Amino acid sequence: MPSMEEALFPSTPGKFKIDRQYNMWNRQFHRCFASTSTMFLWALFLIALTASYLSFQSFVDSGSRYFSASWGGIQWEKQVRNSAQIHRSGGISVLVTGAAGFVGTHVSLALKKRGDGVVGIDNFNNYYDPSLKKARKQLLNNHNIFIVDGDINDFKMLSKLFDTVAFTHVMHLAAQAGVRYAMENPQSYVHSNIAGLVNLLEVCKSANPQPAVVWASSSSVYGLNTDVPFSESDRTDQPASLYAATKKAGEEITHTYNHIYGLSITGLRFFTVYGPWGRPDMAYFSFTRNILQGKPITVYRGKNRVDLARDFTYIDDIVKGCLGSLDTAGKSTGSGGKKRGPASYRIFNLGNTSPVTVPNLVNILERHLKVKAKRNYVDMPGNGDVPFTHANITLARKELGYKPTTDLQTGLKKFVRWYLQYYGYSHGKPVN
Ligand SMILES: O=C(O)[C@H]1O[C@H](OP(=O)(O)OP(=O)(O)OC[C@H]2O[C@@H](n3ccc(=O)[nH]c3=O)[C@H](O)[C@@H]2O)[C@H](O)[C@@H](O)[C@H]1O
Repeated sequence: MPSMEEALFPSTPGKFKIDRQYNMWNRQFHRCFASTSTMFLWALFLIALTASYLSFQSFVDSGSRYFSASWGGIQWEKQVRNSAQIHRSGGISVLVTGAAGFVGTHVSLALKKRGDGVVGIDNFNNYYDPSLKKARKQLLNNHNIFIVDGDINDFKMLSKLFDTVAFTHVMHLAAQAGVRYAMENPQSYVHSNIAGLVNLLEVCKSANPQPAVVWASSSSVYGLNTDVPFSESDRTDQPASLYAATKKAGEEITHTYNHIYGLSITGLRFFTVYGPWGRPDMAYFSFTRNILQGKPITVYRGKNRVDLARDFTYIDDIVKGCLGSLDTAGKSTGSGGKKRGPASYRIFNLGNTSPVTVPNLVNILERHLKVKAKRNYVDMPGNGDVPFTHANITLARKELGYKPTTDLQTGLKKFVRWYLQYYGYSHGKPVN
């Protein structure tokens, strides 16, 4: 029996070609038609898949933006408000910039301890080991102080903070520190110490009410001044480093905001602050690390082999000076960016009034660490260092009740105890 195909297309040789061709065309047509529709279906499927992927992705993106944003949102505002809450009568609410920094951490803790409201900001940059900054943040969190992960150049973030809390004071400590690093990365000083400062002041001047601003200037503004001890009225127009120049610029910038907008300003010239939770880039800290690791330290010497000296000031004394400044700061007079009357503009030295030479600093460390340092004496390179600092603190004593009580011997003992514990040393040896 012929098959259906054979019946329809008889296999005669003459017709075979035609029939065969027709057959093939027909089959191609069917196959083609079938594959086109399949392709069409596949295309539809792929379009749908892509569309759903994209919409899912944008959902995930917007969701993750919302959830991972370092600031903003209902929960964030709640944390900011809680942290800013005042728990004593006559207390203040303070925005502390650079709160995960050395001085910022200590000032924040002291304010919180006495019942003031504190909210911190820090950008956790990697100028030095950020894990130390994170550890300080943890310490602050343990004391119910909320730290915003943000930069003082972020106008929106700062404005949002002032929309959320009517801060009475700003303790501005965020800065690019370090005298010698300014030759390596000059732009970072302009970014933080100039642009960041102006941005912060812009927000402060527009806030309603305006906060009183207390901020960290530096002993380095005295630069090449040779009158000792350094008094606030001495020359500060001969900076020896870009760091010093940006701090001096900060004093002038804050003056204009005081003059034009009625912001209350207090600038504090810190003298080589040291202590527990300190800055690893500073000499006393890096010397300690190297001495313990058996590595040599470089001790700079001035002209004619004269020892360099610093008016090293212990952190607890500095904290008292900061709190005294906040407590005595006059109110800002402006509102909504308009000045309503003159506001106070003050500058104070916060030093220890008893300079110690760098070799003597090393002697004290050797005694506390019970390890001899391998010293390399090197002529002071022309890198922005000044030969000595020495503070006259008469003004701060009179106006702030500032009275430093910790000498270098005592202060370094406390630092060394903290260092050994924090970095896991026991009897001068690292604990695994
Ligand atoms: O009062 C300030 O306004 C500044 O204080 C601090 O600057 P300085 O007084 O320069 O402190 P720091 O670096 O500890 O050097 C101390 C001494 O050790 C010498 N020094 C340093 C390093 C080294 O390897 N060898 C050395 O001899 C060095 O030559 C110097 O004589 C802050 O860092 C700065 O941010 C700012 O706050």
